[in-house]
Amino acid sequence: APPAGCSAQARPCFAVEGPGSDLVCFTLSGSEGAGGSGRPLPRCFLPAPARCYSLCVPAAPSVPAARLHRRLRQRLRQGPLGRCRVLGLLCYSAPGGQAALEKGFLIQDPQGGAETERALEELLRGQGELPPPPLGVYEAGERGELWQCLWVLRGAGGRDLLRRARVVAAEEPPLHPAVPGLRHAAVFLSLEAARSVVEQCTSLIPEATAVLDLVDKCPKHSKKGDFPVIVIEGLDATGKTTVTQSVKDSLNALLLRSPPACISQWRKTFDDEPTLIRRAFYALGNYIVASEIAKASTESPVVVDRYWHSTAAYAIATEISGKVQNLPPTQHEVYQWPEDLLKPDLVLLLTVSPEERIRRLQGRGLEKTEEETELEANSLFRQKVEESYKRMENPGCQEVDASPSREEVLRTVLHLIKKHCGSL
Ligand SMILES: Nc1ncnc2c1ncn2[C@@H]1O[C@H](COP(=O)(O)OP(=O)(O)O)[C@@H](O)[C@H]1O
Ligand SMILES: Nc1ccn([C@@H]2O[C@H](COP(=O)(O)OP(=O)(O)O)[C@@H](O)[C@H]2O)c(=O)n1
Repeated sequence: APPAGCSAQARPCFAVEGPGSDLVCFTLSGSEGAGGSGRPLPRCFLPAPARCYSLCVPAAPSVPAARLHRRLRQRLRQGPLGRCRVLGLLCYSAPGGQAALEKGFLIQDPQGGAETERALEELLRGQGELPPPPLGVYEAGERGELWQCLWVLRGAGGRDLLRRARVVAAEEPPLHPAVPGLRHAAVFLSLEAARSVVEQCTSLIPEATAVLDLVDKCPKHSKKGDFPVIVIEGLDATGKTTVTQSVKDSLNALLLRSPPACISQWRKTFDDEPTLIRRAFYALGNYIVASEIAKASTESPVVVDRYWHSTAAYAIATEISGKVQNLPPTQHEVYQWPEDLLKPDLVLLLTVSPEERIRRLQGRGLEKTEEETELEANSLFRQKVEESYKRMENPGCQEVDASPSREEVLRTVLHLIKKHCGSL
Protein backbone atom coordinates (compact mmCIF):
# COMPACT_ATOMS: atom_id res chain seq x y z
CA ALA A 1 0.00 0.00 0.00
CA PRO A 2 1.23 3.51 -0.67
CA PRO A 3 2.34 5.33 2.46
CA ALA A 4 0.23 8.00 4.07
CA GLY A 5 0.94 11.46 2.74
CA CYS A 6 1.35 12.50 -0.88
CA SER A 7 0.20 9.36 -2.58
CA ALA A 8 2.10 7.88 -5.45
CA GLN A 9 -0.79 8.10 -7.90
CA ALA A 10 0.00 9.42 -11.34
CA ARG A 11 0.26 13.18 -11.68
CA PRO A 12 -0.70 14.63 -8.36
CA CYS A 13 -1.41 18.35 -8.50
CA PHE A 14 -0.37 20.86 -5.90
CA ALA A 15 -1.72 24.27 -4.91
CA VAL A 16 0.29 26.57 -2.69
CA GLU A 17 -1.76 28.91 -0.52
CA GLY A 18 0.31 32.06 -0.44
CA PRO A 19 -0.38 35.21 1.54
CA GLY A 20 -2.09 36.74 -1.51
CA SER A 21 -5.40 35.53 -2.81
CA ASP A 22 -4.13 33.43 -5.74
CA LEU A 23 -3.17 29.79 -5.58
CA VAL A 24 0.18 28.94 -7.12
CA CYS A 25 -0.27 25.56 -8.81
CA PHE A 26 2.13 22.96 -10.09
CA THR A 27 2.10 19.35 -11.12
CA LEU A 28 4.63 16.63 -11.89
CA SER A 29 5.83 15.44 -15.27
CA GLY A 30 7.37 11.98 -15.50
CA SER A 31 9.83 12.37 -18.32
CA GLU A 32 12.56 14.92 -18.46
CA GLY A 33 11.80 16.34 -21.87
CA ALA A 34 8.03 16.41 -21.65
CA GLY A 35 5.96 19.45 -20.92
CA GLY A 36 6.73 22.74 -19.33
CA SER A 37 10.17 23.32 -20.80
CA GLY A 38 10.70 27.01 -21.15
CA ARG A 39 7.73 27.82 -18.92
CA PRO A 40 8.68 29.75 -15.82
CA LEU A 41 8.84 27.76 -12.61
CA PRO A 42 6.05 28.36 -10.12
CA ARG A 43 6.99 31.45 -8.12
CA CYS A 44 6.82 29.68 -4.78
CA PHE A 45 10.21 28.09 -5.56
CA LEU A 46 12.96 30.53 -4.71
CA PRO A 47 16.34 30.52 -6.48
CA ALA A 48 19.41 28.91 -4.85
CA PRO A 49 20.72 28.94 -2.21
CA ALA A 50 17.11 28.82 -0.95
CA ARG A 51 15.60 25.36 -0.86
CA CYS A 52 12.04 24.05 -0.71
CA TYR A 53 10.46 21.05 0.94
CA SER A 54 6.90 19.76 1.11
CA LEU A 55 4.88 17.42 3.22
CA CYS A 56 1.22 16.41 3.23
CA VAL A 57 -1.22 14.36 5.28
CA PRO A 58 -4.72 13.14 4.31
CA ALA A 59 -7.24 15.94 4.84
CA ALA A 60 -10.25 14.09 6.22
CA PRO A 61 -12.13 12.49 7.80
CA SER A 62 -9.40 11.04 9.98
CA VAL A 63 -9.00 12.62 13.41
CA PRO A 64 -5.39 11.36 13.87
CA ALA A 65 -4.38 12.86 10.49
CA ALA A 66 -6.07 16.18 11.31
CA ARG A 67 -4.25 16.33 14.64
CA LEU A 68 -0.94 15.40 12.98
CA HIS A 69 -1.39 18.26 10.51
CA ARG A 70 -1.96 20.72 13.32
CA ARG A 71 0.99 19.39 15.35
CA LEU A 72 3.29 19.68 12.34
CA ARG A 73 2.20 23.26 11.76
CA GLN A 74 3.08 24.15 15.36
CA ARG A 75 6.44 22.37 15.24
CA LEU A 76 7.42 23.97 11.94
CA ARG A 77 7.65 27.28 13.78
CA GLN A 78 10.18 25.96 16.28
CA GLY A 79 13.94 25.31 16.44
CA PRO A 80 16.05 25.53 13.28
CA LEU A 81 12.83 25.36 11.23
CA GLY A 82 11.74 28.66 12.68
CA ARG A 83 13.71 30.57 10.03
CA CYS A 84 11.76 28.92 7.21
CA ARG A 85 8.68 30.37 5.62
CA VAL A 86 5.79 27.94 5.73
CA LEU A 87 2.94 28.15 3.22
CA GLY A 88 -0.23 26.05 3.07
CA LEU A 89 -0.14 23.28 0.46
CA LEU A 90 -3.01 21.26 -0.99
CA CYS A 91 -2.33 18.06 -2.87
CA TYR A 92 -5.16 16.90 -5.14
CA SER A 93 -5.61 14.91 -8.30
CA ALA A 94 -6.14 16.39 -11.76
CA PRO A 95 -9.83 16.74 -12.80
CA GLY A 96 -11.36 13.28 -13.01
CA GLY A 97 -8.70 11.80 -10.72
CA GLN A 98 -9.74 9.76 -7.70
CA ALA A 99 -7.21 10.75 -5.06
CA ALA A 100 -8.58 12.39 -1.94
CA LEU A 101 -7.35 15.80 -0.88
CA GLU A 102 -4.24 16.03 1.25
CA LYS A 103 -3.20 19.07 3.23
CA GLY A 104 0.28 20.09 4.14
CA PHE A 105 3.00 22.66 3.85
CA LEU A 106 5.50 24.07 1.41
CA ILE A 107 8.56 25.01 3.41
CA GLN A 108 10.89 27.65 2.01
CA ASP A 109 14.31 27.68 3.60
CA PRO A 110 15.91 30.98 2.57
CA GLN A 111 19.47 29.81 3.34
CA GLY A 112 19.39 26.19 2.21
CA GLY A 113 21.75 23.80 3.96
CA ALA A 114 21.55 20.32 5.39
CA GLU A 115 20.37 21.39 8.82
CA THR A 116 16.79 22.08 7.73
CA GLU A 117 16.46 18.76 5.93
CA ARG A 118 17.73 16.91 9.00
CA ALA A 119 15.34 18.82 11.26
CA LEU A 120 12.42 18.01 8.95
CA GLU A 121 13.25 14.30 8.92
CA GLU A 122 13.52 14.28 12.68
CA LEU A 123 10.24 16.11 13.01
CA LEU A 124 8.40 13.67 10.73
CA ARG A 125 9.80 10.61 12.47
CA GLY A 126 8.86 11.84 15.92
CA GLN A 127 5.12 12.01 15.40
CA GLY A 128 3.99 8.75 16.97
CA GLU A 129 1.32 6.38 15.86
CA LEU A 130 1.00 7.21 12.13
CA PRO A 131 3.75 6.30 9.63
CA PRO A 132 5.80 9.46 8.94
CA PRO A 133 4.48 11.45 5.96
CA PRO A 134 6.88 11.37 2.98
CA LEU A 135 9.16 14.35 2.55
CA GLY A 136 9.28 16.19 -0.77
CA VAL A 137 12.66 17.75 -1.51
CA TYR A 138 12.98 20.14 -4.46
CA GLU A 139 16.24 20.24 -6.43
CA ALA A 140 17.35 22.28 -9.40
CA GLY A 141 18.52 20.29 -12.43
CA GLU A 142 21.41 21.11 -14.75
CA ARG A 143 19.32 23.16 -17.13
CA GLY A 144 17.51 25.14 -14.47
CA GLU A 145 14.55 22.76 -14.36
CA LEU A 146 13.14 21.68 -11.01
CA TRP A 147 12.69 18.17 -9.63
CA GLN A 148 10.64 16.84 -6.76
CA CYS A 149 12.19 13.89 -4.91
CA LEU A 150 9.70 12.15 -2.67
CA TRP A 151 11.36 10.34 0.21
CA VAL A 152 9.72 7.75 2.44
CA LEU A 153 11.33 7.89 5.85
CA ARG A 154 12.13 4.65 7.63
CA GLY A 155 11.09 4.73 11.28
CA ALA A 156 14.52 3.76 12.56
CA GLY A 157 16.50 6.06 10.26
CA GLY A 158 17.39 6.16 6.59
CA ARG A 159 15.04 6.83 3.70
CA ASP A 160 13.91 5.40 0.36
CA LEU A 161 13.24 7.34 -2.81
CA LEU A 162 9.59 6.84 -3.81
CA ARG A 163 9.70 8.94 -6.97
CA ARG A 164 11.65 11.65 -8.72
CA ALA A 165 9.62 13.78 -11.06
CA ARG A 166 9.89 17.09 -12.79
CA VAL A 167 7.94 20.04 -11.42
CA VAL A 168 5.96 21.96 -14.02
CA ALA A 169 3.72 24.97 -13.57
CA ALA A 170 -0.02 24.29 -13.81
CA GLU A 171 -3.20 26.31 -14.19
CA GLU A 172 -5.39 27.02 -11.18
CA PRO A 173 -8.10 24.32 -11.20
CA PRO A 174 -11.64 25.49 -12.07
CA LEU A 175 -12.85 24.53 -8.59
CA HIS A 176 -10.81 25.27 -5.44
CA PRO A 177 -9.19 21.92 -4.49
CA ALA A 178 -10.76 21.95 -1.01
CA VAL A 179 -14.35 22.19 -2.34
CA PRO A 180 -14.98 18.48 -3.12
CA GLY A 181 -13.89 17.40 0.36
CA LEU A 182 -15.76 20.11 2.31
CA ARG A 183 -18.62 17.93 3.46
CA HIS A 184 -16.27 15.41 5.02
CA ALA A 185 -13.81 17.89 6.46
CA ALA A 186 -15.85 20.83 7.70
CA VAL A 187 -19.54 21.01 6.79
CA PHE A 188 -21.40 18.05 8.20
CA LEU A 189 -24.78 17.53 6.63
CA SER A 190 -26.21 15.17 9.24
CA LEU A 191 -26.06 14.51 12.96
CA GLU A 192 -24.41 11.16 12.26
CA ALA A 193 -21.61 12.71 10.19
CA ALA A 194 -20.68 15.17 12.95
CA ARG A 195 -21.19 12.60 15.67
CA SER A 196 -18.78 10.10 14.15
CA VAL A 197 -15.97 12.69 14.15
CA VAL A 198 -16.49 13.55 17.82
CA GLU A 199 -16.77 9.84 18.59
CA GLN A 200 -13.25 9.32 17.17
CA CYS A 201 -12.00 11.87 19.73
CA THR A 202 -13.23 10.30 22.96
CA SER A 203 -9.89 8.72 23.85
CA LEU A 204 -8.00 11.94 23.05
CA ILE A 205 -10.38 14.59 24.39
CA PRO A 206 -12.27 13.67 27.58
CA GLU A 207 -14.85 16.41 26.93
CA ALA A 208 -15.92 14.65 23.74
CA THR A 209 -17.71 11.96 25.75
CA ALA A 210 -19.62 14.58 27.72
CA VAL A 211 -20.73 16.30 24.49
CA LEU A 212 -21.88 12.99 23.00
CA ASP A 213 -23.82 12.15 26.17
CA LEU A 214 -25.72 15.42 25.92
CA VAL A 215 -26.40 14.93 22.21
CA ASP A 216 -27.65 11.40 22.80
CA LYS A 217 -30.05 12.59 25.48
CA CYS A 218 -31.79 14.89 23.00
CA PRO A 219 -34.83 13.53 21.19
CA LYS A 220 -33.98 12.84 17.53
CA HIS A 221 -35.77 14.70 14.73
CA SER A 222 -37.21 17.36 17.06
CA LYS A 223 -40.31 19.07 15.66
CA LYS A 224 -40.99 22.76 15.99
CA GLY A 225 -43.93 23.94 18.13
CA ASP A 226 -46.60 26.39 16.91
CA PHE A 227 -44.79 29.60 17.90
CA PRO A 228 -42.42 31.23 15.43
CA VAL A 229 -38.69 30.57 15.56
CA ILE A 230 -36.48 33.42 14.38
CA VAL A 231 -32.72 33.12 13.92
CA ILE A 232 -30.42 36.15 13.87
CA GLU A 233 -27.16 35.67 11.97
CA GLY A 234 -24.23 37.90 11.05
CA LEU A 235 -20.55 38.50 11.52
CA ASP A 236 -19.11 39.37 14.89
CA ALA A 237 -20.20 42.85 16.07
CA THR A 238 -23.01 43.29 13.56
CA GLY A 239 -25.43 43.62 16.48
CA LYS A 240 -26.81 40.10 17.04
CA THR A 241 -26.69 40.30 20.84
CA THR A 242 -28.34 43.71 20.78
CA VAL A 243 -31.07 42.67 18.35
CA THR A 244 -31.84 39.28 19.87
CA GLN A 245 -32.16 40.83 23.35
CA SER A 246 -34.58 43.51 22.14
CA VAL A 247 -36.61 41.05 20.06
CA LYS A 248 -36.87 38.84 23.11
CA ASP A 249 -38.19 41.76 25.18
CA SER A 250 -40.56 43.00 22.48
CA LEU A 251 -42.12 39.62 21.70
CA ASN A 252 -41.86 38.02 25.10
CA ALA A 253 -39.79 35.39 23.39
CA LEU A 254 -37.31 32.87 24.72
CA LEU A 255 -33.73 33.64 23.72
CA LEU A 256 -31.45 30.73 22.82
CA ARG A 257 -27.98 30.65 21.33
CA SER A 258 -25.77 28.21 19.48
CA PRO A 259 -23.53 26.80 20.84
CA PRO A 260 -25.91 26.29 23.78
CA ALA A 261 -24.97 27.10 27.38
CA CYS A 262 -24.74 23.40 28.32
CA ILE A 263 -21.66 22.85 26.13
CA SER A 264 -20.11 26.31 26.17
CA GLN A 265 -17.69 25.38 28.97
CA TRP A 266 -15.99 23.02 26.46
CA ARG A 267 -15.87 25.51 23.63
CA LYS A 268 -12.31 26.63 24.32
CA THR A 269 -11.11 23.02 24.25
CA PHE A 270 -12.67 22.37 20.84
CA ASP A 271 -11.62 25.75 19.45
CA ASP A 272 -8.02 24.65 20.04
CA GLU A 273 -8.52 21.47 18.00
CA PRO A 274 -8.12 21.12 14.21
CA THR A 275 -11.05 22.33 12.11
CA LEU A 276 -12.38 18.82 11.49
CA ILE A 277 -13.04 18.41 15.23
CA ARG A 278 -13.93 22.02 15.91
CA ARG A 279 -16.60 22.10 13.21
CA ALA A 280 -18.07 18.80 14.31
CA PHE A 281 -18.41 20.23 17.84
CA TYR A 282 -20.34 23.29 16.61
CA ALA A 283 -22.49 21.10 14.35
CA LEU A 284 -23.51 18.93 17.32
CA GLY A 285 -24.24 22.11 19.30
CA ASN A 286 -26.89 22.95 16.71
CA TYR A 287 -28.65 19.61 17.23
CA ILE A 288 -28.76 20.27 20.98
CA VAL A 289 -30.17 23.75 20.34
CA ALA A 290 -32.75 22.15 18.01
CA SER A 291 -34.17 20.15 20.88
CA GLU A 292 -34.28 23.30 23.05
CA ILE A 293 -36.07 25.15 20.23
CA ALA A 294 -38.57 22.32 19.82
CA LYS A 295 -39.50 22.45 23.47
CA ALA A 296 -39.57 26.24 23.82
CA SER A 297 -41.58 26.89 20.65
CA THR A 298 -44.58 25.07 22.10
CA GLU A 299 -44.82 27.84 24.70
CA SER A 300 -43.58 31.12 23.23
CA PRO A 301 -41.83 32.66 20.24
CA VAL A 302 -38.14 31.76 20.12
CA VAL A 303 -35.26 33.95 19.00
CA VAL A 304 -31.91 32.26 18.36
CA ASP A 305 -28.50 33.98 18.31
CA ARG A 306 -26.57 32.05 15.58
CA TYR A 307 -27.55 28.57 14.38
CA TRP A 308 -26.67 26.28 11.46
CA HIS A 309 -25.90 29.07 8.97
CA SER A 310 -23.07 30.34 11.21
CA THR A 311 -21.58 26.89 11.52
CA ALA A 312 -21.64 26.30 7.77
CA ALA A 313 -20.63 29.79 6.64
CA TYR A 314 -17.60 30.03 8.95
CA ALA A 315 -16.55 26.49 8.09
CA ILE A 316 -16.69 27.14 4.35
CA ALA A 317 -14.92 30.49 4.62
CA THR A 318 -12.04 29.10 6.68
CA GLU A 319 -11.50 26.00 4.57
CA ILE A 320 -11.51 27.81 1.24
CA SER A 321 -8.40 29.94 1.00
CA GLY A 322 -8.01 33.04 -1.12
CA LYS A 323 -10.63 35.04 -2.88
CA VAL A 324 -14.43 35.02 -2.76
CA GLN A 325 -14.50 33.49 -6.26
CA ASN A 326 -12.97 30.33 -4.76
CA LEU A 327 -16.14 29.55 -2.79
CA PRO A 328 -18.21 26.56 -3.89
CA PRO A 329 -20.67 27.62 -6.61
CA THR A 330 -24.21 28.63 -5.61
CA GLN A 331 -26.56 25.71 -4.91
CA HIS A 332 -23.65 23.51 -3.89
CA GLU A 333 -24.56 20.85 -1.32
CA VAL A 334 -22.70 22.68 1.46
CA TYR A 335 -25.22 25.53 1.22
CA GLN A 336 -28.18 23.21 1.86
CA TRP A 337 -29.80 22.88 5.27
CA PRO A 338 -29.22 19.44 6.86
CA GLU A 339 -32.33 17.34 6.40
CA ASP A 340 -32.35 16.07 9.97
CA LEU A 341 -32.03 19.51 11.66
CA LEU A 342 -35.07 21.49 12.87
CA LYS A 343 -35.70 24.44 10.56
CA PRO A 344 -36.51 27.93 11.81
CA ASP A 345 -39.34 30.02 10.31
CA LEU A 346 -37.16 33.00 9.52
CA VAL A 347 -33.43 33.70 9.36
CA LEU A 348 -32.25 37.33 9.34
CA LEU A 349 -28.70 38.18 8.37
CA LEU A 350 -27.43 41.43 9.90
CA THR A 351 -24.91 43.25 7.75
CA VAL A 352 -22.96 46.47 8.33
CA SER A 353 -20.20 48.10 6.31
CA PRO A 354 -16.66 47.00 7.16
CA GLU A 355 -15.92 50.47 8.54
CA GLU A 356 -18.95 50.48 10.86
CA ARG A 357 -18.14 46.95 12.00
CA ILE A 358 -14.61 47.99 12.95
CA ARG A 359 -16.01 51.01 14.84
CA ARG A 360 -18.28 48.67 16.81
CA LEU A 361 -15.47 46.22 17.49
CA GLN A 362 -13.30 49.05 18.76
CA GLY A 363 -16.17 50.37 20.83
CA ARG A 364 -16.15 46.95 22.49
CA GLY A 365 -12.47 47.42 23.33
CA LEU A 366 -10.84 45.09 20.85
CA GLU A 367 -7.26 45.42 19.69
CA LYS A 368 -6.91 48.23 17.14
CA THR A 369 -3.48 47.78 15.64
CA GLU A 370 -3.46 45.02 13.08
CA GLU A 371 -0.95 44.58 10.34
CA GLU A 372 -1.90 45.52 6.84
CA THR A 373 -1.70 41.94 5.57
CA GLU A 374 -3.87 40.67 8.37
CA LEU A 375 -6.47 43.32 7.65
CA GLU A 376 -6.44 42.23 4.03
CA ALA A 377 -6.79 38.59 5.01
CA ASN A 378 -9.57 39.45 7.42
CA SER A 379 -11.33 41.42 4.77
CA LEU A 380 -11.27 38.45 2.39
CA PHE A 381 -12.40 36.16 5.19
CA ARG A 382 -15.26 38.48 6.10
CA GLN A 383 -16.37 38.68 2.49
CA LYS A 384 -16.33 34.90 2.23
CA VAL A 385 -18.38 34.42 5.40
CA GLU A 386 -20.94 36.96 4.29
CA GLU A 387 -21.16 35.56 0.76
CA SER A 388 -21.56 32.02 2.13
CA TYR A 389 -24.38 33.23 4.39
CA LYS A 390 -26.10 34.72 1.37
CA ARG A 391 -25.82 31.49 -0.62
CA MET A 392 -27.49 29.38 2.07
CA GLU A 393 -30.75 27.79 1.00
CA ASN A 394 -33.89 26.23 2.28
CA PRO A 395 -34.16 28.32 4.44
CA GLY A 396 -32.08 31.15 3.04
CA CYS A 397 -31.05 34.23 4.98
CA GLN A 398 -32.90 37.49 4.58
CA GLU A 399 -30.48 40.38 4.73
CA VAL A 400 -31.09 43.31 7.08
CA ASP A 401 -29.00 46.48 6.90
CA ALA A 402 -27.94 46.82 10.53
CA SER A 403 -26.09 50.15 10.17
CA PRO A 404 -28.90 52.45 11.34
CA SER A 405 -29.61 53.14 15.03
CA ARG A 406 -30.49 50.30 17.40
CA GLU A 407 -34.13 51.46 17.44
CA GLU A 408 -34.43 51.54 13.68
CA VAL A 409 -32.80 48.13 13.22
CA LEU A 410 -35.21 46.69 15.78
CA ARG A 411 -38.18 48.26 13.96
CA THR A 412 -37.06 46.67 10.68
CA VAL A 413 -36.53 43.30 12.29
CA LEU A 414 -39.92 43.32 14.03
CA HIS A 415 -41.58 44.34 10.78
CA LEU A 416 -39.98 41.41 8.94
CA ILE A 417 -40.96 38.99 11.67
CA LYS A 418 -44.58 40.19 11.53
CA LYS A 419 -44.62 39.92 7.75
CA HIS A 420 -43.27 36.33 7.73
CA CYS A 421 -44.67 34.87 10.89
CA GLY A 422 -48.07 36.58 11.01
CA SER A 423 -49.59 38.03 14.16
CA LEU A 424 -47.78 37.14 17.34
N1 LIG B 1 -27.55 49.67 15.63
C1 LIG B 1 -26.44 49.95 16.32
N2 LIG B 1 -25.82 51.12 16.23
C2 LIG B 1 -24.68 51.37 16.90
N3 LIG B 1 -24.04 50.47 17.69
C3 LIG B 1 -24.60 49.27 17.81
C4 LIG B 1 -25.82 48.92 17.14
N4 LIG B 1 -26.12 47.64 17.44
C5 LIG B 1 -25.13 47.21 18.27
N5 LIG B 1 -24.23 48.18 18.50
C6 LIG B 1 -23.01 48.09 19.34
O1 LIG B 1 -22.03 47.37 18.58
C7 LIG B 1 -21.32 46.44 19.39
C8 LIG B 1 -21.56 45.02 18.87
O2 LIG B 1 -22.90 44.64 19.03
P1 LIG B 1 -23.34 43.21 19.53
O3 LIG B 1 -24.84 43.23 19.66
O4 LIG B 1 -22.56 42.78 20.72
O5 LIG B 1 -22.91 42.33 18.24
P2 LIG B 1 -22.71 40.74 18.03
O6 LIG B 1 -23.57 40.05 19.07
O7 LIG B 1 -23.22 40.53 16.65
O8 LIG B 1 -21.27 40.48 18.16
C9 LIG B 1 -21.87 46.63 20.81
O9 LIG B 1 -21.01 47.51 21.48
C10 LIG B 1 -23.23 47.27 20.58
O10 LIG B 1 -23.63 48.06 21.66
N1 LIG C 1 -23.71 28.14 15.66
C1 LIG C 1 -22.40 28.47 15.66
C2 LIG C 1 -21.93 29.52 16.44
C3 LIG C 1 -20.59 29.83 16.40
N2 LIG C 1 -19.76 29.15 15.60
C4 LIG C 1 -18.30 29.48 15.57
O1 LIG C 1 -18.04 30.46 16.57
C5 LIG C 1 -17.43 31.63 16.04
C6 LIG C 1 -18.21 32.88 16.34
O2 LIG C 1 -18.45 32.94 17.64
P1 LIG C 1 -18.40 34.32 18.45
O3 LIG C 1 -18.26 33.97 19.88
O4 LIG C 1 -17.39 35.21 17.82
O5 LIG C 1 -19.81 34.86 18.17
P2 LIG C 1 -20.42 36.27 18.57
O6 LIG C 1 -19.86 36.62 19.91
O7 LIG C 1 -20.05 37.20 17.47
O8 LIG C 1 -21.89 35.95 18.56
C7 LIG C 1 -17.37 31.45 14.56
O9 LIG C 1 -16.01 31.58 14.21
C8 LIG C 1 -17.85 30.06 14.28
O10 LIG C 1 -16.72 29.32 13.87
C9 LIG C 1 -20.25 28.11 14.85
O11 LIG C 1 -19.49 27.47 14.12
N3 LIG C 1 -21.57 27.78 14.88
